[in-house]
Amino acid sequence: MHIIHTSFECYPVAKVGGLADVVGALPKYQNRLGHQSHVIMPFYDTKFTRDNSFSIYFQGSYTVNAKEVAYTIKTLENTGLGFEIFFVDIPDLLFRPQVYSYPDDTDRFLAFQYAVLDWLINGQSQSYDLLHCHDHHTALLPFLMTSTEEFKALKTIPTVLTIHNAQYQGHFGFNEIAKFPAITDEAKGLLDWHGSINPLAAGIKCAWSVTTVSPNYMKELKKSANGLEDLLQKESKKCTGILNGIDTDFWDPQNDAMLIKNFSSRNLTAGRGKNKEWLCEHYDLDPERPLFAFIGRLVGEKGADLLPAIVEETLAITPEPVLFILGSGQTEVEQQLLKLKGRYPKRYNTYIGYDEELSHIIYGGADFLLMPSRVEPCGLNQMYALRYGCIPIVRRTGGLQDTVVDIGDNGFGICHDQALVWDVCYSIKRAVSLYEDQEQFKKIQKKIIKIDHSWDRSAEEYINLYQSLK
Ligand SMILES: Nc1ncnc2c1ncn2[C@@H]1O[C@H](COP(=O)(O)OP(=O)(O)O[C@H]2O[C@H](CO)[C@@H](O)[C@H](O)[C@H]2O)[C@@H](O)[C@H]1O
Repeated sequence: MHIIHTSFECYPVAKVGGLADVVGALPKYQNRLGHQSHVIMPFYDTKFTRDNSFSIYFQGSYTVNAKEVAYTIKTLENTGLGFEIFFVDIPDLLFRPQVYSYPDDTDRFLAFQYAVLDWLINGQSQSYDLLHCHDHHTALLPFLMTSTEEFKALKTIPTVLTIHNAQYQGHFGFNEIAKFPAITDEAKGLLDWHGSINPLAAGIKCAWSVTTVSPNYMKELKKSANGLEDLLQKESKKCTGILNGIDTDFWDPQNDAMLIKNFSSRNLTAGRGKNKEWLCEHYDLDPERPLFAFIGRLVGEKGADLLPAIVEETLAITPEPVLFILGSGQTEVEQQLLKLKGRYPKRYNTYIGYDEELSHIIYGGADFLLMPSRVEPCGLNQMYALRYGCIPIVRRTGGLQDTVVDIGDNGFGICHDQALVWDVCYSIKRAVSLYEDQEQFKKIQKKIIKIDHSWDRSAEEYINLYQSLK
Protein backbone atom coordinates (compact mmCIF):
# COMPACT_ATOMS: atom_id res chain seq x y z
CA MET A 1 0.00 0.00 0.00
CA HIS A 2 0.98 3.61 -0.55
CA ILE A 3 0.46 5.40 2.79
CA ILE A 4 0.95 8.99 3.91
CA HIS A 5 1.21 9.99 7.58
CA THR A 6 0.45 13.61 8.43
CA SER A 7 1.83 14.99 11.68
CA PHE A 8 3.25 18.08 13.39
CA GLU A 9 6.02 16.01 15.02
CA CYS A 10 8.38 13.34 13.76
CA TYR A 11 11.59 12.16 15.38
CA PRO A 12 14.37 13.18 14.70
CA VAL A 13 13.08 16.25 12.85
CA ALA A 14 11.00 17.77 15.64
CA LYS A 15 10.01 16.17 18.94
CA VAL A 16 7.88 17.51 21.75
CA GLY A 17 6.76 14.14 23.07
CA GLY A 18 5.76 10.61 22.19
CA LEU A 19 3.88 11.58 19.00
CA ALA A 20 7.27 12.23 17.39
CA ASP A 21 8.58 8.80 18.41
CA VAL A 22 5.58 7.08 16.85
CA VAL A 23 5.58 8.99 13.57
CA GLY A 24 9.36 8.60 13.34
CA ALA A 25 9.15 4.81 13.59
CA LEU A 26 5.81 3.41 12.39
CA PRO A 27 6.38 4.25 8.66
CA LYS A 28 9.78 2.56 8.72
CA TYR A 29 8.28 -0.64 10.08
CA GLN A 30 5.42 -0.45 7.56
CA ASN A 31 7.99 -0.16 4.77
CA ARG A 32 9.71 -3.27 6.09
CA LEU A 33 6.44 -5.10 5.58
CA GLY A 34 6.65 -4.23 1.89
CA HIS A 35 4.58 -1.02 1.81
CA GLN A 36 5.45 2.51 0.81
CA SER A 37 4.80 4.62 3.87
CA HIS A 38 5.69 8.31 3.83
CA VAL A 39 5.43 11.26 6.22
CA ILE A 40 4.48 14.87 5.60
CA MET A 41 5.06 17.52 8.27
CA PRO A 42 5.77 21.27 8.57
CA PHE A 43 9.17 22.71 7.69
CA TYR A 44 10.40 24.31 10.94
CA ASP A 45 13.33 26.55 11.74
CA THR A 46 15.22 24.02 13.87
CA LYS A 47 18.67 22.48 14.17
CA PHE A 48 17.52 19.58 12.01
CA THR A 49 16.50 21.80 9.10
CA ARG A 50 19.72 23.79 9.39
CA ASP A 51 21.91 20.66 9.48
CA ASN A 52 20.33 18.78 6.56
CA SER A 53 19.83 19.33 2.83
CA PHE A 54 16.43 19.52 1.27
CA SER A 55 15.28 19.66 -2.31
CA ILE A 56 12.20 21.31 -3.71
CA TYR A 57 9.65 18.71 -4.76
CA PHE A 58 6.68 20.86 -5.66
CA GLN A 59 5.58 24.49 -5.54
CA GLY A 60 1.94 25.34 -5.36
CA SER A 61 -0.69 27.55 -3.87
CA TYR A 62 -4.11 26.92 -2.43
CA THR A 63 -7.00 29.31 -2.36
CA VAL A 64 -9.43 29.26 0.51
CA ASN A 65 -12.09 31.93 0.67
CA ALA A 66 -10.47 33.91 -2.14
CA LYS A 67 -7.18 34.07 -0.22
CA GLU A 68 -4.23 32.55 -2.05
CA VAL A 69 -1.40 31.08 0.00
CA ALA A 70 1.82 29.87 -1.63
CA TYR A 71 3.60 26.81 -0.28
CA THR A 72 6.59 24.66 -1.18
CA ILE A 73 6.88 20.93 -0.66
CA LYS A 74 10.43 19.92 0.19
CA THR A 75 12.01 16.50 0.61
CA LEU A 76 14.93 15.43 2.70
CA GLU A 77 17.88 14.17 0.69
CA ASN A 78 19.47 10.89 1.88
CA THR A 79 17.01 10.46 4.70
CA GLY A 80 18.50 7.39 6.36
CA LEU A 81 15.25 7.37 8.33
CA GLY A 82 13.79 4.31 6.64
CA PHE A 83 10.99 6.29 5.01
CA GLU A 84 10.52 9.19 2.66
CA ILE A 85 9.62 12.47 4.31
CA PHE A 86 8.04 15.58 2.82
CA PHE A 87 7.79 19.04 4.35
CA VAL A 88 5.30 21.84 3.86
CA ASP A 89 7.16 25.13 3.80
CA ILE A 90 5.03 28.20 4.45
CA PRO A 91 7.66 30.59 5.83
CA ASP A 92 5.33 33.05 7.61
CA LEU A 93 3.42 30.39 9.49
CA LEU A 94 5.46 27.24 9.84
CA PHE A 95 9.16 28.14 9.66
CA ARG A 96 9.53 28.78 13.39
CA PRO A 97 11.78 27.39 16.13
CA GLN A 98 8.99 25.74 18.11
CA VAL A 99 6.39 23.22 17.08
CA TYR A 100 3.48 24.61 19.13
CA SER A 101 2.42 27.34 21.54
CA TYR A 102 2.02 30.28 19.18
CA PRO A 103 -1.04 32.54 19.37
CA ASP A 104 -1.83 31.73 15.72
CA ASP A 105 -1.57 27.93 16.09
CA THR A 106 -5.05 27.45 14.64
CA ASP A 107 -4.02 29.27 11.46
CA ARG A 108 -0.83 27.22 11.32
CA PHE A 109 -2.68 23.91 11.66
CA LEU A 110 -5.23 24.94 9.01
CA ALA A 111 -2.62 26.21 6.54
CA PHE A 112 -0.63 22.99 6.84
CA GLN A 113 -3.71 20.87 6.19
CA TYR A 114 -4.83 22.94 3.19
CA ALA A 115 -1.36 22.73 1.67
CA VAL A 116 -1.21 18.95 2.19
CA LEU A 117 -4.54 18.48 0.44
CA ASP A 118 -3.71 20.81 -2.43
CA TRP A 119 -0.43 18.97 -2.92
CA LEU A 120 -2.19 15.59 -2.88
CA ILE A 121 -4.52 16.83 -5.61
CA ASN A 122 -2.12 18.83 -7.75
CA GLY A 123 1.41 17.78 -6.94
CA GLN A 124 1.34 13.97 -7.04
CA SER A 125 1.57 11.67 -10.01
CA GLN A 126 0.63 8.59 -7.94
CA SER A 127 -2.19 8.88 -5.44
CA TYR A 128 -2.01 7.48 -1.93
CA ASP A 129 -4.11 4.48 -0.88
CA LEU A 130 -4.54 5.79 2.64
CA LEU A 131 -4.06 8.94 4.66
CA HIS A 132 -3.20 8.49 8.33
CA CYS A 133 -3.52 11.62 10.46
CA HIS A 134 -2.24 12.02 14.00
CA ASP A 135 -3.88 14.09 16.74
CA HIS A 136 -6.02 17.21 16.46
CA HIS A 137 -3.42 19.25 14.52
CA THR A 138 -4.21 17.24 11.38
CA ALA A 139 -7.62 15.83 12.36
CA LEU A 140 -9.53 18.20 10.07
CA LEU A 141 -8.16 16.43 7.00
CA PRO A 142 -10.90 13.75 6.90
CA PHE A 143 -13.52 16.50 7.24
CA LEU A 144 -11.99 18.65 4.49
CA MET A 145 -11.68 15.63 2.17
CA THR A 146 -15.28 14.53 2.60
CA SER A 147 -17.17 17.75 3.13
CA THR A 148 -15.69 20.60 1.05
CA GLU A 149 -15.87 21.36 -2.67
CA GLU A 150 -12.20 22.40 -2.77
CA PHE A 151 -10.87 19.03 -1.67
CA LYS A 152 -13.61 16.58 -2.66
CA ALA A 153 -11.32 15.00 -5.29
CA LEU A 154 -9.80 13.14 -2.32
CA LYS A 155 -12.98 11.86 -0.75
CA THR A 156 -12.45 8.26 -1.87
CA ILE A 157 -9.11 7.96 -0.07
CA PRO A 158 -9.63 6.11 3.23
CA THR A 159 -8.53 8.01 6.32
CA VAL A 160 -7.38 6.85 9.75
CA LEU A 161 -7.17 9.21 12.70
CA THR A 162 -4.97 8.20 15.61
CA ILE A 163 -5.66 9.88 18.93
CA HIS A 164 -2.42 10.07 20.89
CA ASN A 165 -4.00 12.22 23.53
CA ALA A 166 -7.68 13.16 23.71
CA GLN A 167 -7.06 15.85 26.32
CA TYR A 168 -5.96 18.16 23.50
CA GLN A 169 -8.70 18.77 20.92
CA GLY A 170 -7.69 22.08 19.29
CA HIS A 171 -11.11 23.72 19.58
CA PHE A 172 -11.83 27.33 18.60
CA GLY A 173 -14.86 29.52 18.10
CA PHE A 174 -17.30 29.65 15.21
CA ASN A 175 -16.24 33.28 14.77
CA GLU A 176 -13.27 31.80 12.89
CA ILE A 177 -15.42 29.88 10.42
CA ALA A 178 -14.29 32.27 7.66
CA LYS A 179 -10.94 30.50 7.76
CA PHE A 180 -12.64 27.47 6.20
CA PRO A 181 -13.68 27.02 2.59
CA ALA A 182 -17.39 27.74 2.02
CA ILE A 183 -19.32 24.88 3.61
CA THR A 184 -22.91 23.79 3.94
CA ASP A 185 -24.87 23.89 7.19
CA GLU A 186 -24.64 20.13 7.34
CA ALA A 187 -20.85 20.33 7.13
CA LYS A 188 -20.89 23.02 9.83
CA GLY A 189 -22.59 20.44 12.04
CA LEU A 190 -19.64 18.11 11.55
CA LEU A 191 -17.26 20.78 12.84
CA ASP A 192 -19.43 21.53 15.83
CA TRP A 193 -19.04 19.99 19.24
CA HIS A 194 -20.85 21.68 22.11
CA GLY A 195 -20.95 25.01 20.29
CA SER A 196 -17.37 25.34 19.11
CA ILE A 197 -15.30 24.06 16.21
CA ASN A 198 -13.60 20.97 17.52
CA PRO A 199 -11.01 19.47 15.11
CA LEU A 200 -10.60 16.25 17.08
CA ALA A 201 -14.37 15.70 17.21
CA ALA A 202 -14.67 16.46 13.47
CA GLY A 203 -11.90 13.94 12.84
CA ILE A 204 -13.69 11.28 14.88
CA LYS A 205 -16.90 11.94 12.95
CA CYS A 206 -15.34 11.99 9.47
CA ALA A 207 -12.35 9.60 9.51
CA TRP A 208 -13.01 6.16 8.11
CA SER A 209 -11.40 4.66 11.17
CA VAL A 210 -10.29 6.00 14.55
CA THR A 211 -7.58 4.47 16.68
CA THR A 212 -6.02 5.15 20.03
CA VAL A 213 -2.54 4.11 21.05
CA SER A 214 -3.56 1.30 23.41
CA PRO A 215 -6.68 -0.88 23.74
CA ASN A 216 -7.27 0.10 27.37
CA TYR A 217 -7.15 3.83 26.57
CA MET A 218 -9.92 3.36 24.00
CA LYS A 219 -12.05 1.70 26.70
CA GLU A 220 -11.32 4.56 29.10
CA LEU A 221 -12.14 7.21 26.49
CA LYS A 222 -15.63 5.86 26.05
CA LYS A 223 -16.20 6.73 29.71
CA SER A 224 -14.15 9.90 29.97
CA ALA A 225 -12.61 11.81 27.07
CA ASN A 226 -12.64 15.46 28.02
CA GLY A 227 -16.17 15.83 26.65
CA LEU A 228 -15.89 13.45 23.68
CA GLU A 229 -17.01 10.28 25.46
CA ASP A 230 -20.53 10.28 23.94
CA LEU A 231 -19.11 10.76 20.48
CA LEU A 232 -16.67 7.88 20.90
CA GLN A 233 -19.46 5.66 22.11
CA LYS A 234 -21.56 6.64 19.12
CA GLU A 235 -18.72 5.99 16.67
CA SER A 236 -17.67 2.88 18.56
CA LYS A 237 -17.86 0.57 15.51
CA LYS A 238 -14.99 2.31 13.76
CA CYS A 239 -12.86 2.74 16.87
CA THR A 240 -10.01 0.43 17.92
CA GLY A 241 -6.98 0.53 20.17
CA ILE A 242 -3.59 -0.49 18.79
CA LEU A 243 -0.71 -0.55 21.23
CA ASN A 244 2.30 1.55 20.22
CA GLY A 245 5.63 -0.11 19.70
CA ILE A 246 9.12 1.21 20.23
CA ASP A 247 11.83 1.59 17.62
CA THR A 248 14.22 -1.14 18.71
CA ASP A 249 16.80 -0.11 16.08
CA PHE A 250 17.18 3.13 17.93
CA TRP A 251 16.27 2.09 21.47
CA ASP A 252 18.79 -0.70 21.79
CA PRO A 253 21.00 -0.82 24.90
CA GLN A 254 23.57 -2.87 23.00
CA ASN A 255 24.15 -0.21 20.34
CA ASP A 256 22.75 3.01 21.79
CA ALA A 257 25.44 5.64 21.13
CA MET A 258 23.93 7.92 23.78
CA LEU A 259 24.71 5.52 26.62
CA ILE A 260 27.90 5.79 28.66
CA LYS A 261 28.25 2.02 28.45
CA ASN A 262 26.33 -0.36 26.21
CA PHE A 263 25.01 -3.59 27.63
CA SER A 264 22.94 -6.67 26.93
CA SER A 265 21.47 -9.29 29.25
CA ARG A 266 24.96 -10.81 29.55
CA ASN A 267 26.64 -7.76 31.10
CA LEU A 268 23.49 -6.11 32.39
CA THR A 269 24.64 -5.34 35.93
CA ALA A 270 28.11 -4.09 34.98
CA GLY A 271 26.86 -2.09 31.99
CA ARG A 272 23.97 -0.50 33.81
CA GLY A 273 26.30 0.16 36.73
CA LYS A 274 28.48 2.42 34.54
CA ASN A 275 25.48 4.47 33.43
CA LYS A 276 24.30 4.81 37.02
CA GLU A 277 27.81 5.79 38.12
CA TRP A 278 27.92 8.55 35.49
CA LEU A 279 24.49 9.85 36.50
CA CYS A 280 25.38 9.87 40.19
CA GLU A 281 28.71 11.55 39.57
CA HIS A 282 27.25 14.26 37.33
CA TYR A 283 24.26 14.93 39.52
CA ASP A 284 25.93 14.41 42.89
CA LEU A 285 23.85 11.42 43.98
CA ASP A 286 24.76 8.43 46.12
CA PRO A 287 25.44 5.51 43.73
CA GLU A 288 25.09 2.89 46.48
CA ARG A 289 21.35 3.44 46.90
CA PRO A 290 18.41 2.51 44.64
CA LEU A 291 17.92 5.26 42.04
CA PHE A 292 14.35 6.26 41.15
CA ALA A 293 13.83 8.50 38.12
CA PHE A 294 11.06 10.38 36.35
CA ILE A 295 11.30 11.50 32.71
CA GLY A 296 8.59 13.51 31.03
CA ARG A 297 6.53 16.58 30.52
CA LEU A 298 5.84 18.23 33.88
CA VAL A 299 2.08 18.42 33.47
CA GLY A 300 -0.96 17.22 35.40
CA GLU A 301 -1.62 14.27 33.05
CA LYS A 302 1.75 12.80 33.98
CA GLY A 303 1.08 13.34 37.70
CA ALA A 304 4.06 15.72 37.71
CA ASP A 305 2.45 18.02 40.29
CA LEU A 306 2.74 15.11 42.75
CA LEU A 307 6.50 14.88 42.35
CA PRO A 308 7.59 17.56 44.86
CA ALA A 309 5.52 15.90 47.60
CA ILE A 310 6.71 12.44 46.55
CA VAL A 311 10.31 13.62 46.89
CA GLU A 312 9.70 15.13 50.32
CA GLU A 313 7.65 12.23 51.69
CA THR A 314 9.99 9.58 50.38
CA LEU A 315 13.18 11.18 51.52
CA ALA A 316 11.76 12.11 54.90
CA ILE A 317 10.49 8.68 55.83
CA THR A 318 12.55 6.15 53.92
CA PRO A 319 16.30 6.06 54.41
CA GLU A 320 17.17 4.33 51.15
CA PRO A 321 16.01 5.91 47.88
CA VAL A 322 17.68 8.47 45.65
CA LEU A 323 15.52 10.45 43.21
CA PHE A 324 16.29 12.15 39.93
CA ILE A 325 13.81 14.06 37.79
CA LEU A 326 14.23 15.07 34.14
CA GLY A 327 11.49 17.18 32.65
CA SER A 328 10.02 20.50 31.73
CA GLY A 329 6.52 21.90 31.70
CA GLN A 330 4.44 23.81 34.23
CA THR A 331 6.53 26.61 35.71
CA GLU A 332 5.15 26.06 39.20
CA VAL A 333 6.18 22.39 39.24
CA GLU A 334 9.59 23.24 37.76
CA GLN A 335 10.17 25.81 40.50
CA GLN A 336 9.09 23.50 43.31
CA LEU A 337 11.42 20.79 42.04
CA LEU A 338 14.32 23.22 41.74
CA LYS A 339 13.67 24.53 45.25
CA LEU A 340 14.13 21.04 46.71
CA LYS A 341 17.55 20.66 45.14
CA GLY A 342 19.75 21.77 48.02
CA ARG A 343 17.63 20.15 50.68
CA TYR A 344 18.61 16.50 50.25
CA PRO A 345 22.31 16.31 49.40
CA LYS A 346 23.31 13.15 47.56
CA ARG A 347 19.70 11.98 47.50
CA TYR A 348 17.81 14.21 45.10
CA ASN A 349 18.51 16.19 41.98
CA THR A 350 16.67 17.44 38.92
CA TYR A 351 17.43 18.66 35.43
CA ILE A 352 14.74 21.01 34.19
CA GLY A 353 14.77 20.97 30.42
CA TYR A 354 14.69 18.60 27.50
CA ASP A 355 17.71 16.35 26.99
CA GLU A 356 17.37 13.30 24.77
CA GLU A 357 20.83 11.95 25.61
CA LEU A 358 20.32 12.25 29.34
CA SER A 359 17.00 10.41 29.02
CA HIS A 360 18.77 7.43 27.44
CA ILE A 361 21.38 7.35 30.22
CA ILE A 362 18.58 7.42 32.79
CA TYR A 363 16.78 4.47 31.19
CA GLY A 364 20.15 2.70 31.14
CA GLY A 365 21.21 3.57 34.68
CA ALA A 366 18.27 4.23 37.00
CA ASP A 367 16.95 1.25 38.93
CA PHE A 368 13.28 2.27 38.78
CA LEU A 369 11.21 4.61 36.61
CA LEU A 370 8.26 6.46 38.16
CA MET A 371 5.14 7.01 36.04
CA PRO A 372 2.36 8.26 38.33
CA SER A 373 0.28 9.36 35.30
CA ARG A 374 -3.32 10.46 35.68
CA VAL A 375 -3.80 9.92 31.96
CA GLU A 376 -1.50 7.78 29.81
CA PRO A 377 -2.85 6.90 26.37
CA CYS A 378 -0.02 4.45 25.81
CA GLY A 379 3.21 5.62 27.39
CA LEU A 380 6.51 4.92 25.73
CA ASN A 381 8.75 5.53 28.72
CA GLN A 382 7.77 2.29 30.45
CA MET A 383 8.58 0.36 27.26
CA TYR A 384 11.97 2.07 26.91
CA ALA A 385 12.60 1.40 30.61
CA LEU A 386 11.76 -2.30 30.20
CA ARG A 387 14.09 -2.62 27.24
CA TYR A 388 16.90 -1.01 29.25
CA GLY A 389 16.34 -3.09 32.40
CA CYS A 390 14.89 -0.25 34.48
CA ILE A 391 11.87 -1.46 36.46
CA PRO A 392 8.72 0.65 35.89
CA ILE A 393 6.51 1.85 38.75
CA VAL A 394 3.22 2.84 37.17
CA ARG A 395 -0.30 3.87 37.90
CA ARG A 396 -2.73 1.37 36.39
CA THR A 397 -4.16 3.53 33.64
CA GLY A 398 -4.35 3.58 29.83
CA GLY A 399 -1.48 1.84 28.11
CA LEU A 400 0.40 1.43 31.39
CA GLN A 401 -2.22 -1.11 32.40
CA ASP A 402 -1.75 -2.92 29.08
CA THR A 403 2.03 -3.17 29.39
CA VAL A 404 3.06 -3.52 33.04
CA VAL A 405 2.19 -6.45 35.32
CA ASP A 406 2.81 -6.15 39.04
CA ILE A 407 5.44 -8.36 40.68
CA GLY A 408 2.71 -9.55 43.05
CA ASP A 409 0.93 -11.07 40.04
CA ASN A 410 4.05 -12.86 38.87
CA GLY A 411 4.91 -9.83 36.76
CA PHE A 412 7.85 -7.47 36.43
CA GLY A 413 6.78 -4.00 37.54
CA ILE A 414 5.17 -2.24 40.47
CA CYS A 415 1.63 -0.94 40.00
CA HIS A 416 -0.68 1.27 42.03
CA ASP A 417 -4.26 2.28 41.44
CA GLN A 418 -4.41 5.95 42.22
CA ALA A 419 -2.43 9.01 41.28
CA LEU A 420 -1.86 9.92 44.91
CA VAL A 421 1.36 10.74 46.74
CA TRP A 422 0.68 8.00 49.26
CA ASP A 423 0.19 5.32 46.58
CA VAL A 424 3.42 6.27 44.84
CA CYS A 425 5.37 6.35 48.12
CA TYR A 426 4.03 2.93 49.03
CA SER A 427 5.16 1.63 45.64
CA ILE A 428 8.60 3.13 46.25
CA LYS A 429 8.76 1.24 49.55
CA ARG A 430 7.87 -1.99 47.75
CA ALA A 431 10.56 -1.22 45.19
CA VAL A 432 13.15 -0.69 47.92
CA SER A 433 12.31 -4.13 49.35
CA LEU A 434 12.73 -5.63 45.90
CA TYR A 435 16.07 -3.85 45.48
CA GLU A 436 17.25 -5.28 48.78
CA ASP A 437 16.64 -8.76 47.44
CA GLN A 438 19.33 -8.40 44.77
CA GLU A 439 18.84 -11.91 43.42
CA GLN A 440 15.18 -11.27 42.65
CA PHE A 441 15.86 -7.71 41.47
CA LYS A 442 18.41 -8.89 38.88
CA LYS A 443 16.15 -11.76 37.83
CA ILE A 444 13.42 -9.25 36.99
CA GLN A 445 15.84 -7.00 35.14
CA LYS A 446 16.92 -9.95 32.99
CA LYS A 447 13.28 -10.76 32.33
CA ILE A 448 12.19 -7.26 31.30
CA ILE A 449 15.05 -6.60 28.94
CA LYS A 450 13.77 -9.46 26.80
CA ILE A 451 10.15 -8.28 26.53
CA ASP A 452 9.38 -7.57 22.88
CA HIS A 453 7.61 -4.26 22.32
CA SER A 454 9.08 -3.59 18.90
CA TRP A 455 6.90 -2.05 16.21
CA ASP A 456 6.74 -5.24 14.10
CA ARG A 457 3.46 -6.46 15.56
CA SER A 458 1.71 -3.08 15.77
CA ALA A 459 2.83 -2.00 12.28
CA GLU A 460 1.15 -5.11 10.96
CA GLU A 461 -2.01 -4.40 12.95
CA TYR A 462 -2.23 -0.97 11.33
CA ILE A 463 -1.75 -2.48 7.87
CA ASN A 464 -4.55 -4.99 8.56
CA LEU A 465 -6.77 -2.12 9.60
CA TYR A 466 -5.90 -0.09 6.46
CA GLN A 467 -6.62 -3.10 4.26
CA SER A 468 -10.00 -3.62 5.87
CA LEU A 469 -10.97 -0.11 4.71
CA LYS A 470 -10.31 -0.67 1.01
N1 LIG B 1 12.56 16.37 29.39
C1 LIG B 1 12.76 15.37 28.56
N2 LIG B 1 14.00 15.10 28.08
C2 LIG B 1 14.19 14.06 27.23
N3 LIG B 1 13.22 13.26 26.77
C3 LIG B 1 11.98 13.49 27.20
C4 LIG B 1 11.68 14.55 28.11
N4 LIG B 1 10.35 14.55 28.33
C5 LIG B 1 9.84 13.54 27.61
N5 LIG B 1 10.82 12.90 26.94
C6 LIG B 1 10.68 11.80 25.99
O1 LIG B 1 9.48 12.06 25.24
C7 LIG B 1 8.78 10.85 25.01
C8 LIG B 1 7.49 10.94 25.78
O2 LIG B 1 6.71 9.85 25.50
P1 LIG B 1 5.24 9.72 26.12
O3 LIG B 1 4.73 8.39 25.69
O4 LIG B 1 5.29 10.06 27.56
O5 LIG B 1 4.56 10.87 25.31
P2 LIG B 1 3.51 12.01 25.42
O6 LIG B 1 2.78 12.03 26.68
O7 LIG B 1 4.23 13.22 25.00
O8 LIG B 1 2.58 11.57 24.19
C9 LIG B 1 1.35 11.01 23.89
O9 LIG B 1 1.56 10.18 22.75
C10 LIG B 1 2.36 9.03 23.01
C11 LIG B 1 2.56 8.33 21.68
O10 LIG B 1 1.39 7.80 21.18
C12 LIG B 1 1.71 8.15 24.05
O11 LIG B 1 2.58 7.06 24.34
C13 LIG B 1 1.44 8.94 25.32
O12 LIG B 1 0.75 8.14 26.27
C14 LIG B 1 0.65 10.19 24.98
O13 LIG B 1 0.42 10.98 26.14
C15 LIG B 1 9.71 9.74 25.47
O14 LIG B 1 10.56 9.42 24.40
C16 LIG B 1 10.51 10.43 26.60
O15 LIG B 1 11.75 9.79 26.83
